[in-house]
Amino acid sequence: MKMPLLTNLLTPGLRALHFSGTRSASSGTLHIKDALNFWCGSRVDLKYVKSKSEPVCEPATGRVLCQLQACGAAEVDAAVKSASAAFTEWSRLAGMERARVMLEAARIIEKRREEIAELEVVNNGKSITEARLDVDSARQCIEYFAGQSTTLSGQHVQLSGGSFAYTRREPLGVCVGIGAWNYPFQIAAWKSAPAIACGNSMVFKPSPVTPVTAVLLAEIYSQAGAPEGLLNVVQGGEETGSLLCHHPSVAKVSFTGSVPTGKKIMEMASRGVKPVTLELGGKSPLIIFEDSDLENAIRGALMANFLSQGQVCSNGTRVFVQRSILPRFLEEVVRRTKAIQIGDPLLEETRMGALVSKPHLEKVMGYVKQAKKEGANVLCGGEPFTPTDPKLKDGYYMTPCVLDSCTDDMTCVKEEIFGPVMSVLSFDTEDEVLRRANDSPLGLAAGVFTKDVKRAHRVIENLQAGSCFINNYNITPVEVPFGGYKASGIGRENGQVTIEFYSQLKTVFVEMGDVDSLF
Ligand SMILES: NC(=O)c1ccc[n+]([C@@H]2O[C@H](COP(=O)([O-])OP(=O)(O)OC[C@H]3O[C@@H](n4cnc5c(N)ncnc54)[C@H](O)[C@@H]3O)[C@@H](O)[C@H]2O)c1
Ligand SMILES: C[N+](C)(C)CCCC=O
Repeated sequence: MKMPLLTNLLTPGLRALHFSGTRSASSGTLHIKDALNFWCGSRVDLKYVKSKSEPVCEPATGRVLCQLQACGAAEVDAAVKSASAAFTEWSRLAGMERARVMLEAARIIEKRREEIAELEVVNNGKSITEARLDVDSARQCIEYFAGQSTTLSGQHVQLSGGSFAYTRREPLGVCVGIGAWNYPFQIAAWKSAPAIACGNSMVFKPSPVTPVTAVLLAEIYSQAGAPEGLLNVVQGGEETGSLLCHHPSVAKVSFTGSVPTGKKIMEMASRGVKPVTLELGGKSPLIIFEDSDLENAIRGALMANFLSQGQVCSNGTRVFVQRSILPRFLEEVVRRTKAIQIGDPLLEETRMGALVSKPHLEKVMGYVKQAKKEGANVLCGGEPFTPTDPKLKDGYYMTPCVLDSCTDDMTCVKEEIFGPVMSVLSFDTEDEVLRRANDSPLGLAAGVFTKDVKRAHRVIENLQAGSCFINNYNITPVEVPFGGYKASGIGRENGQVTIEFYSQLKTVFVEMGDVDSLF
Protein backbone atom coordinates (compact mmCIF):
# COMPACT_ATOMS: atom_id res chain seq x y z
CA MET A 1 0.00 0.00 0.00
CA LYS A 2 2.85 2.40 0.73
CA MET A 3 4.94 2.25 -2.43
CA PRO A 4 2.12 3.20 -4.82
CA LEU A 5 1.64 6.37 -2.78
CA LEU A 6 5.26 7.39 -3.24
CA THR A 7 5.42 6.39 -6.86
CA ASN A 8 2.57 8.83 -7.46
CA LEU A 9 5.24 11.51 -7.20
CA LEU A 10 7.11 10.10 -10.20
CA THR A 11 6.33 10.44 -13.86
CA PRO A 12 5.47 7.01 -15.35
CA GLY A 13 8.78 6.64 -17.19
CA LEU A 14 10.70 7.01 -13.96
CA ARG A 15 8.89 4.38 -11.95
CA ALA A 16 11.34 1.81 -13.28
CA LEU A 17 14.21 3.61 -11.56
CA HIS A 18 13.67 2.12 -8.10
CA PHE A 19 16.87 0.89 -6.55
CA SER A 20 17.62 -2.80 -6.66
CA GLY A 21 21.39 -2.95 -6.04
CA THR A 22 23.55 -3.05 -2.93
CA ARG A 23 24.01 -0.04 -0.70
CA SER A 24 27.43 1.64 -0.58
CA ALA A 25 26.76 3.79 2.52
CA SER A 26 25.51 2.59 5.87
CA SER A 27 24.27 4.78 8.73
CA GLY A 28 27.00 5.58 11.23
CA THR A 29 29.95 4.81 8.97
CA LEU A 30 30.50 7.84 6.76
CA HIS A 31 32.96 10.62 7.62
CA ILE A 32 33.04 13.45 5.13
CA LYS A 33 36.51 14.92 4.87
CA ASP A 34 36.28 16.62 1.47
CA ALA A 35 35.98 20.41 1.40
CA LEU A 36 32.38 21.58 0.97
CA ASN A 37 33.03 25.10 -0.33
CA PHE A 38 33.32 25.45 -4.10
CA TRP A 39 34.31 28.29 -6.42
CA CYS A 40 36.41 28.82 -9.56
CA GLY A 41 35.52 25.27 -10.58
CA SER A 42 36.94 23.40 -7.57
CA ARG A 43 36.40 22.54 -3.94
CA VAL A 44 38.09 25.02 -1.60
CA ASP A 45 39.52 23.87 1.73
CA LEU A 46 39.67 26.86 4.07
CA LYS A 47 42.31 25.08 6.18
CA TYR A 48 40.43 26.03 9.29
CA VAL A 49 41.74 25.38 12.74
CA LYS A 50 39.43 22.91 14.42
CA SER A 51 38.17 25.43 16.96
CA LYS A 52 36.83 27.63 14.15
CA SER A 53 34.86 24.90 12.39
CA GLU A 54 31.46 23.62 13.46
CA PRO A 55 30.44 19.97 13.71
CA VAL A 56 27.61 18.75 11.47
CA CYS A 57 25.74 15.70 12.76
CA GLU A 58 24.20 12.67 11.08
CA PRO A 59 20.54 12.72 12.20
CA ALA A 60 20.17 8.93 12.05
CA THR A 61 22.91 8.34 14.64
CA GLY A 62 23.66 11.70 16.25
CA ARG A 63 27.38 11.33 15.57
CA VAL A 64 29.58 13.95 13.88
CA LEU A 65 29.53 13.61 10.10
CA CYS A 66 31.79 16.48 9.04
CA GLN A 67 33.03 19.93 9.99
CA LEU A 68 31.49 23.08 8.56
CA GLN A 69 33.96 25.71 7.40
CA ALA A 70 31.96 28.92 7.30
CA CYS A 71 32.87 31.59 4.74
CA GLY A 72 33.66 35.15 5.78
CA ALA A 73 33.84 38.34 3.72
CA ALA A 74 36.97 37.36 1.75
CA GLU A 75 35.60 33.96 0.78
CA VAL A 76 32.18 35.34 -0.17
CA ASP A 77 33.92 37.94 -2.31
CA ALA A 78 36.03 35.25 -4.02
CA ALA A 79 32.90 33.21 -4.79
CA VAL A 80 31.04 36.24 -6.17
CA LYS A 81 34.06 37.16 -8.35
CA SER A 82 34.15 33.59 -9.64
CA ALA A 83 30.44 33.84 -10.50
CA SER A 84 30.96 37.23 -12.20
CA ALA A 85 33.67 35.79 -14.44
CA ALA A 86 31.45 32.84 -15.39
CA PHE A 87 28.55 35.18 -16.09
CA THR A 88 30.53 37.03 -18.78
CA GLU A 89 31.07 33.80 -20.68
CA TRP A 90 27.80 31.97 -19.95
CA SER A 91 25.44 34.87 -20.67
CA ARG A 92 26.82 35.17 -24.22
CA LEU A 93 25.95 31.59 -25.14
CA ALA A 94 22.86 30.77 -27.16
CA GLY A 95 20.04 29.06 -25.28
CA MET A 96 20.75 25.87 -27.23
CA GLU A 97 24.36 25.89 -25.99
CA ARG A 98 23.29 26.38 -22.38
CA ALA A 99 20.71 23.62 -22.78
CA ARG A 100 23.35 21.16 -23.94
CA VAL A 101 25.39 21.68 -20.74
CA MET A 102 22.29 21.45 -18.56
CA LEU A 103 21.10 18.24 -20.18
CA GLU A 104 24.54 16.72 -19.69
CA ALA A 105 24.36 17.72 -16.00
CA ALA A 106 20.95 16.03 -15.77
CA ARG A 107 22.42 12.89 -17.33
CA ILE A 108 25.22 12.83 -14.74
CA ILE A 109 22.70 13.28 -11.93
CA GLU A 110 20.69 10.33 -13.21
CA LYS A 111 23.85 8.21 -13.30
CA ARG A 112 24.86 9.26 -9.76
CA ARG A 113 21.30 9.14 -8.39
CA GLU A 114 21.97 6.55 -5.71
CA GLU A 115 25.17 8.18 -4.42
CA ILE A 116 23.55 11.63 -4.19
CA ALA A 117 20.45 10.20 -2.50
CA GLU A 118 22.56 8.33 0.06
CA LEU A 119 24.53 11.46 0.97
CA GLU A 120 21.26 13.36 1.33
CA VAL A 121 19.96 10.71 3.72
CA VAL A 122 23.14 10.68 5.78
CA ASN A 123 23.05 14.48 6.14
CA ASN A 124 19.30 15.08 6.38
CA GLY A 125 17.84 11.95 7.98
CA LYS A 126 14.98 11.41 5.49
CA SER A 127 14.28 7.95 4.05
CA ILE A 128 16.27 6.76 1.05
CA THR A 129 13.01 6.25 -0.87
CA GLU A 130 12.16 9.93 -0.51
CA ALA A 131 15.73 11.09 -1.14
CA ARG A 132 15.70 9.34 -4.52
CA LEU A 133 12.51 11.21 -5.44
CA ASP A 134 14.17 14.49 -4.44
CA VAL A 135 17.15 13.75 -6.70
CA ASP A 136 14.73 12.93 -9.52
CA SER A 137 12.92 16.22 -8.98
CA ALA A 138 16.26 18.09 -9.10
CA ARG A 139 17.18 16.37 -12.37
CA GLN A 140 13.76 16.95 -13.92
CA CYS A 141 13.97 20.64 -12.99
CA ILE A 142 17.32 20.96 -14.80
CA GLU A 143 15.89 19.13 -17.84
CA TYR A 144 12.80 21.34 -17.84
CA PHE A 145 14.75 24.60 -17.68
CA ALA A 146 17.22 23.35 -20.29
CA GLY A 147 14.18 23.26 -22.57
CA GLN A 148 13.07 26.70 -21.42
CA SER A 149 16.49 28.21 -22.15
CA THR A 150 15.99 27.51 -25.86
CA THR A 151 12.70 29.40 -25.90
CA LEU A 152 13.75 32.74 -24.36
CA SER A 153 12.61 35.40 -26.75
CA GLY A 154 11.37 38.95 -27.02
CA GLN A 155 8.61 40.78 -28.84
CA HIS A 156 8.63 42.81 -32.03
CA VAL A 157 6.34 45.85 -32.07
CA GLN A 158 5.64 47.80 -35.29
CA LEU A 159 5.42 51.57 -34.90
CA SER A 160 4.53 54.38 -37.28
CA GLY A 161 6.68 55.29 -40.26
CA GLY A 162 8.38 51.89 -40.34
CA SER A 163 9.97 52.43 -36.95
CA PHE A 164 9.73 49.54 -34.56
CA ALA A 165 10.70 48.34 -31.13
CA TYR A 166 11.78 44.98 -29.86
CA THR A 167 12.34 43.47 -26.45
CA ARG A 168 15.18 41.25 -25.30
CA ARG A 169 14.93 38.93 -22.33
CA GLU A 170 18.30 39.31 -20.60
CA PRO A 171 19.85 37.71 -17.53
CA LEU A 172 20.26 39.61 -14.26
CA GLY A 173 23.89 38.76 -13.46
CA VAL A 174 25.16 36.98 -10.33
CA CYS A 175 22.20 35.50 -8.43
CA VAL A 176 22.40 34.32 -4.85
CA GLY A 177 20.54 31.22 -3.68
CA ILE A 178 20.06 30.57 0.03
CA GLY A 179 18.57 27.22 1.02
CA ALA A 180 16.75 25.50 3.88
CA TRP A 181 17.72 22.08 5.25
CA ASN A 182 14.65 20.02 4.33
CA TYR A 183 15.38 19.50 0.61
CA PRO A 184 19.09 20.39 0.32
CA PHE A 185 19.92 19.03 -3.16
CA GLN A 186 16.49 19.72 -4.62
CA ILE A 187 16.47 23.35 -3.45
CA ALA A 188 19.94 23.92 -4.99
CA ALA A 189 18.60 22.58 -8.31
CA TRP A 190 15.24 24.39 -8.16
CA LYS A 191 17.16 27.68 -7.77
CA SER A 192 20.17 27.15 -10.02
CA ALA A 193 18.32 25.58 -12.99
CA PRO A 194 16.09 28.57 -13.88
CA ALA A 195 18.92 30.97 -13.01
CA ILE A 196 21.45 29.44 -15.38
CA ALA A 197 18.84 28.72 -18.06
CA CYS A 198 18.38 32.50 -18.29
CA GLY A 199 22.14 33.08 -18.57
CA ASN A 200 22.87 34.03 -14.93
CA SER A 201 25.50 32.51 -12.67
CA MET A 202 24.90 31.69 -9.02
CA VAL A 203 26.47 31.60 -5.57
CA PHE A 204 24.50 29.17 -3.43
CA LYS A 205 24.58 28.91 0.35
CA PRO A 206 23.09 25.73 1.78
CA SER A 207 21.77 25.55 5.32
CA PRO A 208 24.65 24.99 7.79
CA VAL A 209 22.68 21.96 9.02
CA THR A 210 22.86 20.24 5.61
CA PRO A 211 26.01 21.41 3.81
CA VAL A 212 26.91 18.14 2.06
CA THR A 213 25.10 17.75 -1.27
CA ALA A 214 24.92 21.22 -2.90
CA VAL A 215 28.63 21.00 -3.72
CA LEU A 216 27.93 17.85 -5.76
CA LEU A 217 25.61 19.87 -7.99
CA ALA A 218 28.32 22.51 -8.51
CA GLU A 219 30.78 19.78 -9.47
CA ILE A 220 28.29 18.17 -11.80
CA TYR A 221 27.66 21.40 -13.73
CA SER A 222 31.45 21.73 -14.10
CA GLN A 223 31.80 18.16 -15.34
CA ALA A 224 28.98 18.83 -17.78
CA GLY A 225 31.01 21.60 -19.43
CA ALA A 226 29.82 24.75 -17.64
CA PRO A 227 32.36 27.56 -17.30
CA GLU A 228 34.28 27.63 -14.01
CA GLY A 229 32.23 29.53 -11.46
CA LEU A 230 28.76 28.99 -12.95
CA LEU A 231 27.53 27.55 -9.65
CA ASN A 232 29.58 28.30 -6.56
CA VAL A 233 28.87 27.04 -3.04
CA VAL A 234 29.69 28.97 0.11
CA GLN A 235 29.06 27.38 3.48
CA GLY A 236 27.94 29.17 6.61
CA GLY A 237 24.96 30.52 8.50
CA GLU A 238 23.41 33.89 9.12
CA GLU A 239 26.62 35.91 8.78
CA THR A 240 27.64 34.34 5.47
CA GLY A 241 24.08 34.73 4.19
CA SER A 242 23.95 38.39 5.04
CA LEU A 243 27.35 39.02 3.40
CA LEU A 244 25.89 37.54 0.22
CA CYS A 245 22.73 39.65 0.38
CA HIS A 246 24.73 42.86 0.88
CA HIS A 247 27.39 42.14 -1.77
CA PRO A 248 27.32 44.96 -4.36
CA SER A 249 27.95 42.60 -7.30
CA VAL A 250 24.94 40.43 -6.50
CA ALA A 251 21.90 41.14 -8.69
CA LYS A 252 19.21 38.98 -7.06
CA VAL A 253 18.53 36.89 -3.97
CA SER A 254 16.42 33.74 -4.07
CA PHE A 255 15.67 32.42 -0.61
CA THR A 256 13.98 29.33 0.82
CA GLY A 257 13.47 29.27 4.57
CA SER A 258 11.45 30.63 7.44
CA VAL A 259 9.26 33.75 7.41
CA PRO A 260 11.39 35.70 9.96
CA THR A 261 14.57 35.11 7.92
CA GLY A 262 12.69 35.91 4.71
CA LYS A 263 11.78 39.32 6.10
CA LYS A 264 15.44 40.02 6.90
CA ILE A 265 16.49 38.92 3.40
CA MET A 266 13.96 41.25 1.81
CA GLU A 267 15.14 44.12 3.95
CA MET A 268 18.82 43.53 3.10
CA ALA A 269 18.07 43.13 -0.62
CA SER A 270 15.99 46.31 -0.62
CA ARG A 271 19.05 48.34 0.29
CA GLY A 272 20.62 47.41 -3.04
CA VAL A 273 17.21 47.47 -4.83
CA LYS A 274 17.70 43.77 -5.63
CA PRO A 275 14.73 41.59 -6.57
CA VAL A 276 13.94 38.65 -4.30
CA THR A 277 12.26 35.30 -4.61
CA LEU A 278 10.99 34.18 -1.19
CA GLU A 279 9.83 30.60 -0.61
CA LEU A 280 8.75 30.66 3.02
CA GLY A 281 6.80 28.67 5.56
CA GLY A 282 3.20 27.52 5.63
CA LYS A 283 0.36 26.30 7.84
CA SER A 284 -1.75 24.94 5.05
CA PRO A 285 -5.33 23.70 5.26
CA LEU A 286 -6.45 20.36 3.85
CA ILE A 287 -10.25 20.19 3.62
CA ILE A 288 -11.96 16.81 3.44
CA PHE A 289 -15.68 16.88 2.59
CA GLU A 290 -18.05 14.04 3.47
CA ASP A 291 -18.56 13.19 -0.21
CA SER A 292 -14.85 12.60 -0.84
CA ASP A 293 -13.34 9.25 -1.76
CA LEU A 294 -12.27 8.47 1.79
CA GLU A 295 -9.44 6.11 0.84
CA ASN A 296 -7.82 8.81 -1.31
CA ALA A 297 -8.50 11.50 1.29
CA ILE A 298 -6.71 9.41 3.94
CA ARG A 299 -3.76 8.80 1.62
CA GLY A 300 -3.71 12.53 0.86
CA ALA A 301 -3.73 13.46 4.55
CA LEU A 302 -0.78 11.14 5.25
CA MET A 303 1.18 12.51 2.29
CA ALA A 304 0.29 16.03 3.45
CA ASN A 305 1.77 15.49 6.89
CA PHE A 306 4.44 12.83 7.10
CA LEU A 307 6.76 13.21 4.08
CA SER A 308 10.29 14.07 5.22
CA GLN A 309 9.32 13.54 8.88
CA GLY A 310 6.77 16.32 8.44
CA GLN A 311 9.49 18.84 7.60
CA VAL A 312 7.83 20.11 4.42
CA CYS A 313 6.87 23.73 3.82
CA SER A 314 3.71 22.90 1.88
CA ASN A 315 2.36 20.35 4.36
CA GLY A 316 -1.39 20.40 4.98
CA THR A 317 -1.10 20.33 8.74
CA ARG A 318 -4.55 21.76 9.48
CA VAL A 319 -6.73 18.86 8.41
CA PHE A 320 -10.39 19.98 8.38
CA VAL A 321 -12.71 16.94 8.24
CA GLN A 322 -16.48 17.25 7.80
CA ARG A 323 -18.10 16.08 11.02
CA SER A 324 -20.09 13.12 9.64
CA ILE A 325 -16.96 11.28 8.44
CA LEU A 326 -14.65 12.28 11.28
CA PRO A 327 -14.79 8.97 13.26
CA ARG A 328 -14.10 6.82 10.17
CA PHE A 329 -11.33 9.19 9.03
CA LEU A 330 -9.62 9.24 12.41
CA GLU A 331 -9.77 5.50 12.93
CA GLU A 332 -8.07 4.77 9.62
CA VAL A 333 -5.55 7.64 9.76
CA VAL A 334 -4.45 6.59 13.22
CA ARG A 335 -4.17 2.93 12.20
CA ARG A 336 -1.95 3.82 9.24
CA THR A 337 0.09 6.38 11.17
CA LYS A 338 0.89 3.79 13.85
CA ALA A 339 2.03 1.42 11.08
CA ILE A 340 4.59 3.84 9.62
CA GLN A 341 7.96 2.13 9.81
CA ILE A 342 10.42 4.38 11.64
CA GLY A 343 14.13 3.65 11.69
CA ASP A 344 17.38 3.60 9.75
CA PRO A 345 16.69 5.97 6.84
CA LEU A 346 19.04 4.03 4.59
CA LEU A 347 16.92 0.88 4.79
CA GLU A 348 14.47 0.23 1.94
CA GLU A 349 11.58 -0.59 4.29
CA THR A 350 11.92 2.61 6.35
CA ARG A 351 9.19 5.16 5.67
CA MET A 352 10.15 7.68 8.35
CA GLY A 353 13.74 8.51 9.27
CA ALA A 354 15.16 10.96 11.78
CA LEU A 355 14.33 14.63 12.23
CA VAL A 356 17.11 16.93 11.09
CA SER A 357 18.69 17.87 14.43
CA LYS A 358 18.36 17.45 18.17
CA PRO A 359 17.21 21.05 18.79
CA HIS A 360 14.61 20.67 16.06
CA LEU A 361 13.34 17.38 17.52
CA GLU A 362 13.05 19.08 20.91
CA LYS A 363 11.15 21.97 19.35
CA VAL A 364 8.64 19.62 17.69
CA MET A 365 8.19 17.63 20.92
CA GLY A 366 7.61 20.96 22.69
CA TYR A 367 4.71 21.69 20.29
CA VAL A 368 3.11 18.32 21.14
CA LYS A 369 3.44 19.06 24.86
CA GLN A 370 1.89 22.49 24.37
CA ALA A 371 -0.96 21.00 22.30
CA LYS A 372 -1.80 18.61 25.16
CA LYS A 373 -1.72 21.49 27.62
CA GLU A 374 -4.13 23.48 25.44
CA GLY A 375 -6.61 20.56 25.28
CA ALA A 376 -5.74 18.64 22.11
CA ASN A 377 -6.16 14.89 22.28
CA VAL A 378 -3.11 12.84 21.23
CA LEU A 379 -4.53 9.89 19.30
CA CYS A 380 -1.11 8.46 18.54
CA GLY A 381 2.59 9.29 18.52
CA GLY A 382 4.34 12.44 19.65
CA GLU A 383 6.87 10.43 21.68
CA PRO A 384 10.64 10.12 21.30
CA PHE A 385 11.52 6.88 19.50
CA THR A 386 14.60 4.70 19.92
CA PRO A 387 15.15 2.18 17.14
CA THR A 388 16.31 -1.30 18.21
CA ASP A 389 19.58 -1.04 16.24
CA PRO A 390 22.10 0.18 18.88
CA LYS A 391 23.96 2.42 16.41
CA LEU A 392 20.78 4.51 16.05
CA LYS A 393 20.18 5.05 19.77
CA ASP A 394 21.36 8.70 19.70
CA GLY A 395 19.46 9.58 16.51
CA TYR A 396 16.66 12.17 16.41
CA TYR A 397 13.54 10.02 16.04
CA MET A 398 9.96 10.51 17.12
CA THR A 399 6.68 8.73 16.47
CA PRO A 400 4.34 10.49 14.01
CA CYS A 401 1.53 12.17 15.83
CA VAL A 402 -2.20 12.71 15.18
CA LEU A 403 -3.93 15.36 17.29
CA ASP A 404 -7.71 15.36 17.61
CA SER A 405 -10.13 17.84 19.24
CA CYS A 406 -8.06 20.74 17.93
CA THR A 407 -9.48 24.25 17.83
CA ASP A 408 -8.44 27.22 15.71
CA ASP A 409 -6.89 29.11 18.62
CA MET A 410 -4.43 26.36 19.63
CA THR A 411 -0.70 26.89 19.07
CA CYS A 412 -0.47 23.62 17.11
CA VAL A 413 -3.09 24.96 14.68
CA LYS A 414 -1.67 28.46 14.36
CA GLU A 415 2.10 27.90 14.13
CA GLU A 416 4.23 25.97 11.66
CA ILE A 417 5.54 22.95 13.63
CA PHE A 418 7.66 21.51 10.78
CA GLY A 419 7.51 17.99 12.17
CA PRO A 420 5.32 14.86 11.94
CA VAL A 421 2.30 16.32 13.71
CA MET A 422 -1.17 16.34 12.09
CA SER A 423 -3.80 18.56 13.70
CA VAL A 424 -7.34 17.41 12.92
CA LEU A 425 -10.26 19.85 13.12
CA SER A 426 -13.93 19.19 12.39
CA PHE A 427 -16.31 21.42 10.41
CA ASP A 428 -19.94 21.51 9.31
CA THR A 429 -20.37 23.83 6.32
CA GLU A 430 -18.40 25.00 3.30
CA ASP A 431 -18.63 28.68 4.23
CA GLU A 432 -17.45 27.97 7.74
CA VAL A 433 -14.44 25.91 6.64
CA LEU A 434 -13.38 28.46 4.04
CA ARG A 435 -13.39 31.25 6.61
CA ARG A 436 -11.39 29.16 9.08
CA ALA A 437 -8.96 27.84 6.45
CA ASN A 438 -8.14 31.39 5.34
CA ASP A 439 -7.70 32.65 8.88
CA SER A 440 -3.88 32.53 8.77
CA PRO A 441 -1.17 35.03 7.87
CA LEU A 442 0.38 32.25 5.75
CA GLY A 443 -0.82 31.03 2.36
CA LEU A 444 1.61 28.58 0.86
CA ALA A 445 -0.64 25.64 -0.06
CA ALA A 446 -4.14 24.24 0.37
CA GLY A 447 -6.01 21.10 -0.60
CA VAL A 448 -9.57 19.88 -0.99
CA PHE A 449 -10.99 16.37 -1.27
CA THR A 450 -14.51 16.07 -2.72
CA LYS A 451 -16.23 14.25 -5.58
CA ASP A 452 -18.31 17.37 -6.33
CA VAL A 453 -16.42 19.03 -9.16
CA LYS A 454 -18.22 22.36 -8.81
CA ARG A 455 -17.54 22.52 -5.10
CA ALA A 456 -13.87 21.63 -5.67
CA HIS A 457 -13.27 24.58 -7.98
CA ARG A 458 -15.44 26.95 -5.93
CA VAL A 459 -13.51 26.13 -2.76
CA ILE A 460 -10.14 26.47 -4.47
CA GLU A 461 -11.15 29.83 -5.96
CA ASN A 462 -11.85 31.09 -2.45
CA LEU A 463 -8.77 29.70 -0.73
CA GLN A 464 -5.93 32.15 -0.13
CA ALA A 465 -3.00 29.97 -1.14
CA GLY A 466 -0.50 29.87 -4.01
CA SER A 467 -0.22 26.10 -4.50
CA CYS A 468 -3.54 24.25 -4.42
CA PHE A 469 -4.48 20.60 -4.81
CA ILE A 470 -7.81 18.96 -5.69
CA ASN A 471 -8.05 15.29 -4.65
CA ASN A 472 -4.30 14.95 -4.05
CA TYR A 473 -1.61 16.67 -1.98
CA ASN A 474 2.11 17.57 -2.09
CA ILE A 475 2.60 16.82 -5.77
CA THR A 476 5.10 19.23 -7.33
CA PRO A 477 5.76 18.48 -11.01
CA VAL A 478 8.51 20.85 -12.12
CA GLU A 479 6.45 22.06 -15.09
CA VAL A 480 4.04 23.92 -12.80
CA PRO A 481 4.74 26.97 -10.64
CA PHE A 482 5.13 26.53 -6.89
CA GLY A 483 5.00 29.31 -4.30
CA GLY A 484 2.94 31.13 -1.74
CA TYR A 485 0.40 33.87 -1.10
CA LYS A 486 0.49 36.25 1.87
CA ALA A 487 3.49 35.85 4.22
CA SER A 488 4.44 32.54 2.55
CA GLY A 489 6.44 34.26 -0.13
CA ILE A 490 7.06 36.27 -3.22
CA GLY A 491 7.66 34.90 -6.71
CA ARG A 492 7.47 31.32 -7.90
CA GLU A 493 9.77 28.37 -8.49
CA ASN A 494 9.35 25.94 -11.39
CA GLY A 495 7.12 26.35 -14.43
CA GLN A 496 7.50 28.81 -17.29
CA VAL A 497 6.73 31.88 -15.15
CA THR A 498 9.98 31.42 -13.20
CA ILE A 499 11.90 32.69 -16.22
CA GLU A 500 10.46 36.13 -15.38
CA PHE A 501 11.98 35.98 -11.90
CA TYR A 502 15.51 35.30 -13.21
CA SER A 503 15.59 37.70 -16.17
CA GLN A 504 14.88 41.29 -17.08
CA LEU A 505 13.32 42.86 -20.12
CA LYS A 506 15.20 45.33 -22.29
CA THR A 507 13.14 47.44 -24.69
CA VAL A 508 14.89 48.74 -27.81
CA PHE A 509 13.32 51.51 -29.90
CA VAL A 510 14.53 51.71 -33.53
CA GLU A 511 13.92 54.93 -35.50
CA MET A 512 13.63 54.47 -39.28
CA GLY A 513 12.93 58.14 -40.09
CA ASP A 514 14.18 61.49 -38.86
CA VAL A 515 14.19 62.74 -35.29
CA ASP A 516 11.12 64.89 -34.73
CA SER A 517 12.59 67.61 -32.50
CA LEU A 518 10.63 70.26 -30.63
CA PHE A 519 13.77 72.38 -30.30
N1 LIG B 1 8.22 27.68 0.53
C1 LIG B 1 9.19 26.81 0.28
O1 LIG B 1 9.45 26.44 -0.87
C2 LIG B 1 10.01 26.23 1.40
C3 LIG B 1 10.76 25.08 1.17
C4 LIG B 1 11.50 24.56 2.22
C5 LIG B 1 11.49 25.15 3.48
N2 LIG B 1 10.74 26.25 3.70
C6 LIG B 1 10.68 26.85 5.03
O2 LIG B 1 11.96 26.87 5.63
C7 LIG B 1 11.86 26.80 7.05
C8 LIG B 1 12.80 25.75 7.60
O3 LIG B 1 14.09 25.97 7.13
P1 LIG B 1 15.25 26.62 8.00
O4 LIG B 1 15.04 26.31 9.44
O5 LIG B 1 16.53 26.25 7.36
O6 LIG B 1 14.98 28.19 7.78
P2 LIG B 1 15.87 29.44 8.23
O7 LIG B 1 15.13 30.65 7.85
O8 LIG B 1 16.31 29.29 9.62
O9 LIG B 1 17.21 29.31 7.35
C9 LIG B 1 17.16 29.25 5.96
C10 LIG B 1 18.49 29.71 5.39
O10 LIG B 1 18.70 31.08 5.68
C11 LIG B 1 19.99 31.28 6.23
N3 LIG B 1 19.94 32.46 7.09
C12 LIG B 1 19.53 32.54 8.37
N4 LIG B 1 19.60 33.84 8.79
C13 LIG B 1 20.04 34.58 7.75
C14 LIG B 1 20.31 35.96 7.55
N5 LIG B 1 20.12 36.86 8.52
N6 LIG B 1 20.76 36.36 6.35
C15 LIG B 1 20.92 35.49 5.35
N7 LIG B 1 20.70 34.15 5.47
C16 LIG B 1 20.26 33.71 6.66
C17 LIG B 1 20.26 29.97 6.94
O11 LIG B 1 21.63 29.80 7.18
C18 LIG B 1 19.71 28.98 5.95
O12 LIG B 1 20.60 28.73 4.90
C19 LIG B 1 10.40 26.47 7.31
O13 LIG B 1 9.73 27.62 7.72
C20 LIG B 1 9.88 26.01 5.96
O14 LIG B 1 8.52 26.17 5.80
C21 LIG B 1 10.02 26.82 2.68
C1 LIG C 1 8.28 18.15 -3.11
N1 LIG C 1 7.52 18.58 -1.96
C2 LIG C 1 7.32 17.44 -1.09
C3 LIG C 1 6.21 19.07 -2.33
C4 LIG C 1 8.26 19.59 -1.22
C5 LIG C 1 8.37 20.95 -1.81
C6 LIG C 1 9.41 21.81 -1.09
C7 LIG C 1 8.98 22.25 0.28
O1 LIG C 1 9.52 22.06 1.33
